[in-house]
Amino acid sequence: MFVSMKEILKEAKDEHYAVGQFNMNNFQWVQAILKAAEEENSPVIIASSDRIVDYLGGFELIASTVKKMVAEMDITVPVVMHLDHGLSVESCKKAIDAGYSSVMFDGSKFSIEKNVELTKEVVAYAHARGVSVEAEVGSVGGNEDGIIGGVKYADPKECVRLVNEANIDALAAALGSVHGPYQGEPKLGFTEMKEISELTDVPLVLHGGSGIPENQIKKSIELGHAKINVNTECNQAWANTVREILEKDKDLYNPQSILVPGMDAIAEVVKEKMRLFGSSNQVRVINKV
Ligand SMILES: O=C(O)C[C@@H](O)[C@H](O)C(=O)COP(=O)(O)O
Ligand SMILES: [Zn+2]
Repeated sequence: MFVSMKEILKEAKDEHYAVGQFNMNNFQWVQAILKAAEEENSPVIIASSDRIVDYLGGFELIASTVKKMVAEMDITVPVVMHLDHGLSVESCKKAIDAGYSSVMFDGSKFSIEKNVELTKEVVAYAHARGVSVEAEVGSVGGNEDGIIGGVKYADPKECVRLVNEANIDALAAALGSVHGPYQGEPKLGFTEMKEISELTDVPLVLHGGSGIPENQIKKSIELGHAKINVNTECNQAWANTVREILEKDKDLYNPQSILVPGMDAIAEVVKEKMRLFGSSNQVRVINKV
């Protein structure tokens, strides 16, 4: 039912487009993302970030509910159920056992030796079950109180080690992108990106995909990015829409009147990103039967 990332990212890289990963923040996000993917005829990656898995109800509930939604909504495009920023080997194994078709092990806080060792353990477990694995080198920064911190560029040699020794399916190489809103214009490291792309043969993953100008997104895809993660822009669209509705009518309390426009706002962002990433209309009829 869910597909692994391996095949769809290989095709995306070969055909020079990227597949969007959109993070779920509750099941209405999933409904909006699936609807957008079907309308755009685009493969899609639904992700739950490990840090909010408990808030979402746990691995089993997430995997089984998303699977049911795909069936109920008659979704025909390929859907990957992915664990984003898996915090431990244990989390990755739990997600796989629950039915996720892809996991990210985020060992970027460890030394490269430890990162390789733990990623290998995840890969052995995942590949034996047909599940794809993404891993990270360097560290994607974050925006806290308007200050961007924690950015650490990926070392090309470490990228090669992780790809070759751990046999991963996708590489998140931190190259100046940040999670959350940017302060000013993002400046991605295209020189390093080209070098890493040439040294490794795996699809690259761009974290912190919100707020990056179109030309930098297109250049990142040209240089080997086949997966782009978006969370903040969907959340901002949802929050702005809901806020506006509530401010306009202080007596409104009917949840449907408040939440449906919020879902529509998420779906619009997802569709825009799919067109920008070039994944719209990439699902061939042959894949659908
Ligand atoms: O916020 C999360 O937990 C998910 C993100 O880290 C996701 O992996 C991502 O990279 C999205 O970045 P954003 O669009 O800048 O929120
Ligand atoms: Zn991320």
